[in-house]
Amino acid sequence: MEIFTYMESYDYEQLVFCQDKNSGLKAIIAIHDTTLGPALGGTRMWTYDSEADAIEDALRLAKGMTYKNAAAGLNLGGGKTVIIGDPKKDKNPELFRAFGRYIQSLNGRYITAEDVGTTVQDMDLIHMETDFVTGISPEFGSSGNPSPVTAYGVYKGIKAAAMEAYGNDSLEGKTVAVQGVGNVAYTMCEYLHEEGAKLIVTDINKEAVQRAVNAFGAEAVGPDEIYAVDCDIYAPCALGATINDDTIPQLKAKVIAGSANNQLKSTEHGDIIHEKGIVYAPDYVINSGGVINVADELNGYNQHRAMKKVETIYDSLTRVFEISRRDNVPTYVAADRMAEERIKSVSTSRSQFLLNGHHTLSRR
Ligand SMILES: NC(=O)C1=CN([C@@H]2O[C@H](COP(=O)(O)OP(=O)(O)OC[C@H]3O[C@@H](n4cnc5c(N)ncnc54)[C@H](O)[C@@H]3O)[C@@H](O)[C@H]2O)C=CC1
Ligand SMILES: CC(C)CC(=O)C(=O)O
Repeated sequence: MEIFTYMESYDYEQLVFCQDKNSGLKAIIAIHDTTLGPALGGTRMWTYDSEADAIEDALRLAKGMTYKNAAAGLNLGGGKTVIIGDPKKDKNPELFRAFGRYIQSLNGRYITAEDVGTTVQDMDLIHMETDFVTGISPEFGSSGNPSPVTAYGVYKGIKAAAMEAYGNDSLEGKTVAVQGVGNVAYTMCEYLHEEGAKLIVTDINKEAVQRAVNAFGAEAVGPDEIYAVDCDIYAPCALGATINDDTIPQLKAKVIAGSANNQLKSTEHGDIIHEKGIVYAPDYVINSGGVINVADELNGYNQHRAMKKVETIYDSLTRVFEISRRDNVPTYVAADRMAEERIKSVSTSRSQFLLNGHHTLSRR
């Protein structure tokens, strides 16, 4: 991969490589855009097949955070970290503390939180070295694990998508196929089950599947079978790129709405599902509950205020569907327009009133 060519193509600001031999830390912090404010995005720990895959994942996820934060109305830019390693085997306190020192060295340009493979305990270790971390233990006045709040937002978003597809947002009697029943999806399933939805689940982790079968009477299918099951809603809640050339022809669902980041393998797949009449809830709009929740910490965390804001995901998606219908564009394009308009309006006013990030009067 030509890194600068890639960075230039989507105008990334910064890519930081962090290495610490003692702890085994190998991390990549990608900062996409800080027009709206400091870059906020989680830290993913994953076993990548190659360093190039890890870099690409960090870059793609960071750009997603710029759009997510902008669409959610947050005054925050987009960034993300990937730590190369197996979260079950390669974690140690020194690794997260070393990583915390790297975050501190960025002096607030990047603020982190949880993502796949990292936990509140990991954030607490990072917090020993820096304040630029959210999603730490509630004892510190923090919001804790963002996953249940992300789940609530995704549930609200599924209802908005059902309204668009079926003219009614009740999920009673609807069948939802859930790919990956991890932290977010398990709580999401609780909401869906409570409303009377029927669940079909899969996961590469057999215990996670069994937990959902026991708790919700969910039907279990194999990881490759989930795409073709008879259902109303497909909820991708594992990793990205599951909407692709192989899976689209198999899908029977009229709605795609789930928590995973970067669900479309490429934009072309967003065009294909649009042409097929599938209602797609753009990933970064529907899964913004977690970041809305952790961002609230920056103002002194208030759970009621955060949850009220998370509920607006329903309205944001309704707006995306309206733009999509009005302009006859796929929903991923409509969401991008919404986010880009916000970034553009702020960048224009910034260039008028600020010099090097400071109000001009501060030079007196
Ligand atoms: N945790 C949060 O607050 C947020 C999470 N997300 C995204 O939502 C997704 C899920 O996040 P979490 O629930 O936190 O992660 P998690 O790691 O707890 O859950 C993911 C689940 O997917 C399963 N999985 C992985 N590959 C699979 C495959 N090929 N087929 C079936 N199952 C598979 C894993 O075994 C795991 O149980 C990720 O894409 C994440 O980036 C997005 C916004 C916020
Ligand atoms: C705090 C996290 C949930 C933010 C993030 O990385 C994401 O939304 O993907």
